Amino acid sequence: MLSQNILNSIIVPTYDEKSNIKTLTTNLFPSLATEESNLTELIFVDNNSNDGSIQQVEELNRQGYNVRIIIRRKNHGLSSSVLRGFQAAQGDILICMDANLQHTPESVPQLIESLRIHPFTIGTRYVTNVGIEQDWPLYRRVISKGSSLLAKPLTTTSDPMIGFFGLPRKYLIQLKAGAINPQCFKISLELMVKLRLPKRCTVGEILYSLGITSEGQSKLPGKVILQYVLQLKDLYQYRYGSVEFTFITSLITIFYTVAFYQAYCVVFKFNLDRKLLQ
Ligand SMILES: Nc1nc2c(ncn2[C@@H]2O[C@H](COP(=O)(O)OP(=O)(O)O[C@H]3O[C@H](CO)[C@@H](O)[C@H](O)[C@@H]3O)[C@@H](O)[C@H]2O)c(=O)[nH]1
Repeated sequence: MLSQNILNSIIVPTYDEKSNIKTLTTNLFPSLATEESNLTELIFVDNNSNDGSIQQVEELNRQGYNVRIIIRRKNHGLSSSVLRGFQAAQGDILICMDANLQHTPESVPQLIESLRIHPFTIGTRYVTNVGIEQDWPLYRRVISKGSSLLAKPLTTTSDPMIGFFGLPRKYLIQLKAGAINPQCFKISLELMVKLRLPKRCTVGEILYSLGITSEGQSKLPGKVILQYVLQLKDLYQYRYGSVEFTFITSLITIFYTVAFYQAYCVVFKFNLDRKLLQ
């Protein structure tokens, strides 16, 4: 069911997310006020999954949900899938979120609300010291913190790595063709740096409810570290001109500082626990 009057387009890149597609859809629409819900479309941009995702979306569509799925048979990248979804979207407000329910559908109304004030809004894991990664293993926390720190000179947001964000379409269409790299690692970071947002505006942040356990695994392969470093290099160059040496030195320094700090905390806690047990 395609409606002509669409205000919000929610883009969800997917890869083997059949069961999450159903939960996401059936939780998302009721969480919006009725009027808002009627003006919202949900677009899955799928990496040619073979798990029945297409049939699932068709079934939801038959049930009356404004959902559709775009299948990408050749170009499978995550960022390029998001851009493809933006291209197909009819709404003035564009939102991107994961299918795996880490970005809770119930937080979408808050994100839409924030976009009435801010030209760009992200969901964040870090407001008020609550971190979704608190239960992650040490190595994942070090990588997460380290990679966020590396993006700090590019954006003031607390969570530059997040895949839950929204923006009005008008800022996207102001960009020159090819300005956004469809192969970039983090599309939200790319947009925050390259969009021409009004001067002195702030990026909105909402704390999305911490993820309920998602079905499925992280699909990020190891090569993304290189992809991220290349994206940072491009963005630093875009923002500050040619600063390769400073950039690489800062990158190494920050990574080692964070790793050292985390290791120190673990050893310190271990010694403290031992003392307390004695
Ligand atoms: N179309 C498409 N979708 C993909 C692809 N790879 C993953 N996805 C979909 O993209 C979403 C994010 O999946 P992952 O990238 O595997 O999630 P993650 O590793 O857990 O990453 C999380 O943490 C990041 C913070 O570092 C977040 O930025 C990210 O949004 C996500 O929450 C999911 O809906 C997944 O199905 C792809 O190649 N193509």
